[in-house]
Amino acid sequence: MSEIIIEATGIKKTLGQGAGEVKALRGIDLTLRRGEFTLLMGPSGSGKTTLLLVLGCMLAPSSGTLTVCGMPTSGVDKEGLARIRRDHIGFVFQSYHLFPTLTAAQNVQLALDIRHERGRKAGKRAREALNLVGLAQKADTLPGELSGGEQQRVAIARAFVANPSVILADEPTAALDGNNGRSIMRILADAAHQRERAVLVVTHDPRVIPFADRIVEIEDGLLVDTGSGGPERLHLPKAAAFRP
Ligand SMILES: Nc1ncnc2c1ncn2[C@@H]1O[C@H](COP(=O)(O)OP(=O)(O)OP(=O)(O)O)[C@@H](O)[C@H]1O
Repeated sequence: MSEIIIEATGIKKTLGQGAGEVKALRGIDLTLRRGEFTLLMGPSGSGKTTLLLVLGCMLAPSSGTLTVCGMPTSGVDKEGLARIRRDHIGFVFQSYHLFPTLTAAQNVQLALDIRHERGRKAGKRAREALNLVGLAQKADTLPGELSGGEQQRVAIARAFVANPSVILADEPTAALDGNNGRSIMRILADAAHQRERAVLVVTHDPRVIPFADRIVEIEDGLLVDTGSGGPERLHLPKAAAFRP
């Protein structure tokens, strides 16, 4: 079995207060391993985004334990959690969160800037990351001049550039058409299979199922299936069937 990157045990999370209180997560056990591409699926409001934010150390669980790359996160202060995120986790969101006045390369380089990596070497790494997502030729283009799929690829290059052990993506294909959605999923699947990251993608999109090694299903804050099988469990072909 490959190395465990994230281990979550008994995770509960209550959101809101008083009459508006919601038990968003009600006891989640989940392990993410190096080289594995996992989909997290479930109905609207089932707790997918909340779980992704807890796994990414953006939201503290109400109870339960979380370990990232062997480091327990309980009791770690805000700066310590920010360091864990910076050193180990790359995020991709549905809306790309790019700075409109910075070029694609400058947007990617920002992720190195917060790690105090600057200058020519950082510029070179940013361009290499853009090359990985097939956007080398758009490095000097502003986000407003890129298509949605290209902007998402810039966001993925930014998530990749510092070499995190885990990529957490929330609905990365929701705003994209079929071809763009498939190309984003292929890039994320390759990050797991060729570059040995643990990759977790939250999605409603059945088009992405063929790319997964494992499908984890959540309902009402509890995992109903921790995903012993991939697409074949749903009688679907694996991603290879979509490759040219
Ligand atoms: N800040 C908040 N305060 C109170 N309740 C919240 C808050 N954020 C989310 N919730 C509730 O927590 C539950 C889980 O929300 P979450 O966003 O994790 O679900 P989701 O599965 O990602 O949904 P979707 O697929 O619609 O994005 C929902 O019932 C939601 O209404």
